[in-house]
Amino acid sequence: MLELRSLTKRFSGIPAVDDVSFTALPGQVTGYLGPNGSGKSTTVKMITGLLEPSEGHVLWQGTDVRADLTAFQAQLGYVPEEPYLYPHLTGAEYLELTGELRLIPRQRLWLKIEAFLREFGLWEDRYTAIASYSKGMRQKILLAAALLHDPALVILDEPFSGLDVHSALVLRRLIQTLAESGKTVLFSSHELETVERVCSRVVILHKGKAVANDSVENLRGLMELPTLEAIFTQLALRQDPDEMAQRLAEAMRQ
Ligand SMILES: Nc1ncnc2c1ncn2[C@@H]1O[C@H](COP(=O)(O)OP(=O)(O)OP(=O)(O)O)[C@@H](O)[C@H]1O
Repeated sequence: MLELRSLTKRFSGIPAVDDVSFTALPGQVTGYLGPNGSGKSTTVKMITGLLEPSEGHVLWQGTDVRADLTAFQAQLGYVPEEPYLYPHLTGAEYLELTGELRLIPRQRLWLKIEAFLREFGLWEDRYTAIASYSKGMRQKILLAAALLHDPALVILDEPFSGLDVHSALVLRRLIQTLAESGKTVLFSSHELETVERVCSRVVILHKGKAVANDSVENLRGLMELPTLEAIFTQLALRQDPDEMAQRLAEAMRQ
């Protein structure tokens, strides 16, 4: 179980994440949503240990992750929003390096690497440098690298970035399968239709604060709104997209 307790991050005194608390349970996909700049990636970076919280705590299985960050990170699979890959390595080399850092025995590692590369359709490109991979191919390497060590906690920050329709469908099923196998999955995305399909619960951020933390079904009932998109628009955007589009079109013509 992953637990955030009053997590806060301030940059130059300005809160980017403001007193956020929620729990992500094993066997469930928890959606973490919010408009651009609402604090999603900052939260994820604090969970993964890349950023130190200004206040508050992240607990994994009841223990503060900062007590032993290395042990926590060994159980974590993280797909970051920004694809930081070593472009001079081939796809296979990158996964080999990741697996070695994760201390996966060599023979098992290569079985895994081959399986991931084949399933993701990258086997033919395994000796090609990542520098010449497309955006979607890079995203698949990031996904493979995050899952190679069979982590108990999977954090996905915009994991569909660059994926084609078929790969996105596979990933959607994979996210559900990971939760069904008992993993804790935290899923941050702007793709509300997918979030609505795969998430048991959603946390919605607005300007760094959690404005909802419930199942989509309960939110639909409570807010008397038909879709997650409508709920999100009311809670987090608070502006009519049609009117905004109209104003932008007018700005073009000025
Ligand atoms: N290193 C930093 N220094 C200063 N401000 C930062 C830093 N990182 C993030 N911020 C600010 O914190 C706020 C939240 O940013 P964050 O990247 O967490 O948003 P997000 O919800 O992930 O957005 P997006 O959907 O666009 O990826 C923004 O106002 C951003 O400018």
